[in-house]
Amino acid sequence: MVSKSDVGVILMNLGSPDSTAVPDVKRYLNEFLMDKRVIDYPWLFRKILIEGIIVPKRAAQSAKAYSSIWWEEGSPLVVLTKQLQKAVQHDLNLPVEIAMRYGNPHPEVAFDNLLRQNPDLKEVILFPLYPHYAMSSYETAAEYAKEIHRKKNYAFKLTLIPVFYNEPDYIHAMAESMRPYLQQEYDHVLFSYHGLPERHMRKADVTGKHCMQVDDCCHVNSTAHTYCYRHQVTVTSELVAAALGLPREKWGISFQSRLGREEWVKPYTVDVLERLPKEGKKKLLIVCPAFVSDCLETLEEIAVEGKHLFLNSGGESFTMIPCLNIHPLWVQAVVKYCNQLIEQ
Ligand SMILES: C=CC1=C(C)c2cc3[nH]c(cc4nc(cc5[nH]c(cc1n2)c(C)c5CCC(=O)O)C(CCC(=O)O)=C4C)c(C)c3C=C
Ligand SMILES: [Fe+2]
Ligand SMILES: [Fe+2]
Repeated sequence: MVSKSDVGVILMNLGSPDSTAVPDVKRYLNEFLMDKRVIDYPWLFRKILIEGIIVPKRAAQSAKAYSSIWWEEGSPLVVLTKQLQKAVQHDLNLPVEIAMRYGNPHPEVAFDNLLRQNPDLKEVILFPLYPHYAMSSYETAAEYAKEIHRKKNYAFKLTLIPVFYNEPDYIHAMAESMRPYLQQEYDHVLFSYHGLPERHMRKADVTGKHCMQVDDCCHVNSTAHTYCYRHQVTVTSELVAAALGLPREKWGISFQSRLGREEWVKPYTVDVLERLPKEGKKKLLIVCPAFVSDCLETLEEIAVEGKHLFLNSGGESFTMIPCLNIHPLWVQAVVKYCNQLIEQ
């Protein structure tokens, strides 16, 4: 049994470029999109497509978007993850570090920082900050950290916090963070999740015959759901809506941030934002539960671009509900999940 004093925690998030300068954004996008779990084509094809075509085309546009949301202290995603680290470290009373899947700080730096604080470190709890399982989010973060742990031959044990899309404390934190916004007049609540290529959904189906093959697959019991992103985001939305007492016709789900020409999971957020006002749903609350920290995809794509699209499509009011960030119930949930693993 490992004593609590010999445990350290790493909160792992996606990561951002080091700055908004185009070369930094280019480096970040290359690392991100060359990840075989994000764009899962053969290596040579990826190399030509990503480094030769997509990144050179996208870098300047991405850098501009990052510049529009950047804070004095840095990227919102990194700054907010650091704030979460401080709050969790305080309440957990253990060393807590942050690591990013792409960019900085690298997981190796986080491991070494924990070792520096406790050379007798026996266990590291790795907390990938993704509520839902996707090859391109939770899986790549977990596998990358495991690979570094293996390659560096660290003596301490590495333990992973699983996805938490249906965990009562996460659901409670989500619902309570949203509740104050429901005091205002609204017609509809939209849960907008980061999207995925449909191909990734089929690939993740361990049964090979469930996801997108069975009618209403996400509501039909299956072992495929352990790795099914769409099932998991559906469950999160249903549980949060139930906790808030939202009638079924008052809320919906959509998927944002599509990249490339492939079919992604539908409906696309952009299509829903255009459609809702035409259905008389003109006052919108929007929330993005796949991200626990605000980032480019919430602060720019939704709060700026999404708002513009909705209002120009006949919408009257658009309110973006912030991510959990350092909401006290979320900090409490993170501390509880870590303690539950330590006490096992
Ligand atoms: C094929 C491309 C992508 C897949 C699949 C994908 C899945 C995915 N991403 C997140 C979370 C985040 N993504 C963010 C930014 C971002 N995502 C992609 C591409 C894919 N993501 C790109 C190219 C970018 C960079 C920005 C841009 O150029 O548009 C972010 C924000 C990072 C930040 O610095 O703020 C997050 C967070 C999840 C959860 C996910 C799968 C479910
Ligand atoms: Fe993404
Ligand atoms: Fe499904």
